[in-house]
Amino acid sequence: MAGKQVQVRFCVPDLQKERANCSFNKEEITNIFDGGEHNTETRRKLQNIIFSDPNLQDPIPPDYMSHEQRYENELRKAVYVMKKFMTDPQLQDIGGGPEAIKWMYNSILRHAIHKDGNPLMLHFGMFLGAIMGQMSEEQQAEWLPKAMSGEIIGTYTQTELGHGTFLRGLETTATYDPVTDEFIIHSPTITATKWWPGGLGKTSSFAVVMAQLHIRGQNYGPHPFVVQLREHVTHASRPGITVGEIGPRLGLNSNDNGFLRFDNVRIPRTNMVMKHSKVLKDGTYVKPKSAKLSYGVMVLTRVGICYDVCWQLMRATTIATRYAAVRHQSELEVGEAEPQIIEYQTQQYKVLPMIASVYAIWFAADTLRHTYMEVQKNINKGSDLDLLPELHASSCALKALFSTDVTDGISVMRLGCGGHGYLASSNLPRIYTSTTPSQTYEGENTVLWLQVARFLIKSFREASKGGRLQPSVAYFKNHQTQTRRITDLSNSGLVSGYERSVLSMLEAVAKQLQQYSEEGMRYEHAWNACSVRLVNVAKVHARYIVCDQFVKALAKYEGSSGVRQIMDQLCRLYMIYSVTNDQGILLKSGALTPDQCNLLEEELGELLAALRPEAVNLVDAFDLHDEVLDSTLGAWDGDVYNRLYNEAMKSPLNKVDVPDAYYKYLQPLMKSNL
Ligand SMILES: CC/C=C\C/C=C\C/C=C\C/C=C\C/C=C\C/C=C/C(=O)SCCNC(=O)CCNC(=O)[C@H](O)C(C)(C)COP(=O)(O)OP(=O)(O)OC[C@H]1O[C@@H](n2cnc3c(N)ncnc32)[C@H](O)[C@@H]1OP(=O)(O)O
Ligand SMILES: Cc1cc2nc3c(=O)[nH]c(=O)nc-3n(C[C@H](O)[C@H](O)[C@H](O)COP(=O)(O)OP(=O)(O)OC[C@H]3O[C@@H](n4cnc5c(N)ncnc54)[C@H](O)[C@@H]3O)c2cc1C
Repeated sequence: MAGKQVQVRFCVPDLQKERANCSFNKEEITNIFDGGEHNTETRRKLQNIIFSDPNLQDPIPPDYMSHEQRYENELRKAVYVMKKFMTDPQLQDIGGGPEAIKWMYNSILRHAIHKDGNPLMLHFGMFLGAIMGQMSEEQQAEWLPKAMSGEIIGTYTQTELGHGTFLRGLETTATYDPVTDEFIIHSPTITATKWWPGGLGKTSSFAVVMAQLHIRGQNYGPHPFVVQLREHVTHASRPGITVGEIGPRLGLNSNDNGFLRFDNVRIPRTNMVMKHSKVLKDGTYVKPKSAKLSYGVMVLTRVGICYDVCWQLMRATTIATRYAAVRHQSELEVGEAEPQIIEYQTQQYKVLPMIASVYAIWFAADTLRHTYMEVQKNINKGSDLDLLPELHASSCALKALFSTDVTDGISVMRLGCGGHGYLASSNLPRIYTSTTPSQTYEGENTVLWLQVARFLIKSFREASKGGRLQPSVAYFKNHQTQTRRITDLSNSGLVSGYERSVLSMLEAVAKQLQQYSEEGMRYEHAWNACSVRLVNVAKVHARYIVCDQFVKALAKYEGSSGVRQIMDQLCRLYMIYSVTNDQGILLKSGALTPDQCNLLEEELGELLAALRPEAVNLVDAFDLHDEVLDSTLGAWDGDVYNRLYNEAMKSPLNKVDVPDAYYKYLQPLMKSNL
């Protein structure tokens, strides 16, 4: 147990001091992020099994591996995990087999096993997600056991060279042939080539392929199909399939992101993924309840990404906070000992709001997950899909906001560690390069913001007609009667300030849209001409959701008073940090006055000072194992300098005193200048 380990494990005196006085029960906080005591126990049990297994160690640091070695090393570990989890009796009491694997890959532990991506990630995430969420029961009975056992490995192939964002523009076709009861999958152009899917290059034998459904010359739009890409046993690509890897990326280089082309590949009709839409043998198309239901896997993954980036922020804040308590630099008072850098208010301003953000993200992600589950339940019951626009808008808003906040936050954590934060051994560079693509995949963020804006404008118009509003915009109903100014600066007052700012921004942009329309501009062009403003209002609405959820989560919290008190302070910090960052917007909308902004800035300084003594305890409470952190700067013992030195010794350049390259290049140059 982490709480008990604190008593016996070695750590440097600076961290001993930080840990000596803790005002709250760390274990209670650990349980929050695991989703309950039982899950904490399960995670720790899995950790003990995984981290004591030599087969899951890297033979050399992955940074010194070639492209092929990295892929092979991660695939080796992923397959080992699958086999081990299928058979290990120690894992039976947590469901064993596939359940335990899914559990682990949907937890922070996957970042500990796979440091730079995992060739099976898309299999466990989106391929299984498509089977479970998009297939009929009959289809699931056929595909799920094969996918769970690893008999087939799959991925989700939607994006093409020519189109990622604009789904309706996909060019891959699935043309129904009623004579043979088959679909013909084809890539008609170079731009129709599937491009990017993880695990596609060399790993997957099957794929869910998004293609335009054509029946008797009519296009019914993008639909998912299961296509076999590689032969059983030999794994050779099948006739009509051209498949491979797309080459090095900024990060996630073990994912074998791939390309894929089809030359009139025939698949049985029943390989169309048919929970929502169907094609009957005679070619009759059976419409889904909503055309957007086939986008469901993306929505699920957007929810997953909110948690995933939260774990990345937990790792980065743990590293930067511990380092800030161990690192001494400069002088606060002339002639005095150099203080821990965490004593500087500007350093506190780097780490503490990011620690608070972890909580904010977690609570909002949890509410989003519940909305997702409710919508799924309704879909399965065949009841109405009223909440679908809410789910779409909220998942777009939170995925876009959190992926941006966390990427920026990780960058701040790296800067907060000075030069050492730039070292691969700090792990901050890899945490950054693994997180920044979440701003692009699963919907490029600007595009998602515009989806949110579309929902907001529609809701705004609905509100002015007195119509029904979805939960996240229920506050629009007051929009005509409210004055803009807020008078109290409590959390609920600040949430209200956000509401008023959103409404003020919407009013202005709706007016501009209207004006353009009256001047004869087509709506789509007017929309484009207002889109910077539209993105801005969507961002403010998203921040409102997160602040609101944080306050509501604490209002419901039933734990100890110590934890409650520290979470109240973190919530307050998150609110004030957000509002002061957005003060231009709140001032412009009239929600706040400059005097109120000054008061909030003063309070921000006081909160940083109040939370400073708890900083290390707060990140300890995330309970991240050293293997999860994988960092010279963030390890539990704080033995930063020895770790940095030992890691440097692993550089292959240090194997010899004088490298061959010297004799080849430098020596001739230096000699010629003698
Ligand atoms: C079991 C485990 C499960 C999950 C995994 C867990 C964790 C994963 C965590 C981390 C992941 C780590 C590693 C994975 C790495 C990478 C994976 C990446 C995968 C991918 O990137 S897959 C490809 C993703 N691609 C996109 O997201 C494309 C983005 N584009 C779109 O979504 C759409 O094209 C767009 C922009 C929404 C527009 O669509 P379209 O043109 O069809 O719509 P219209 O504009 O005509 O109409 C809009 C209309 O429709 C509504 N709407 C749109 N989408 C939805 C939806 N999904 N649901 C409901 N409604 C939708 C929209 O609101 C409009 O309604 P309106 O007309 O206003 O009423
Ligand atoms: C690491 C990684 C993993 C991925 N994994 C997968 C996967 O497993 N499966 C899969 O199918 N795909 C995958 N993708 C692809 C990913 O989903 C797309 O890259 C993403 O959806 C963005 O599409 P795009 O690349 O076409 O960008 P584009 O849409 O071309 O975007 C380029 C620019 O154009 C702007 N833009 C585009 N449309 C609009 C608009 N309507 N309004 C305003 N601005 C616009 C964008 O904001 C952006 O600035 C992955 C991508 C990455 C980076």
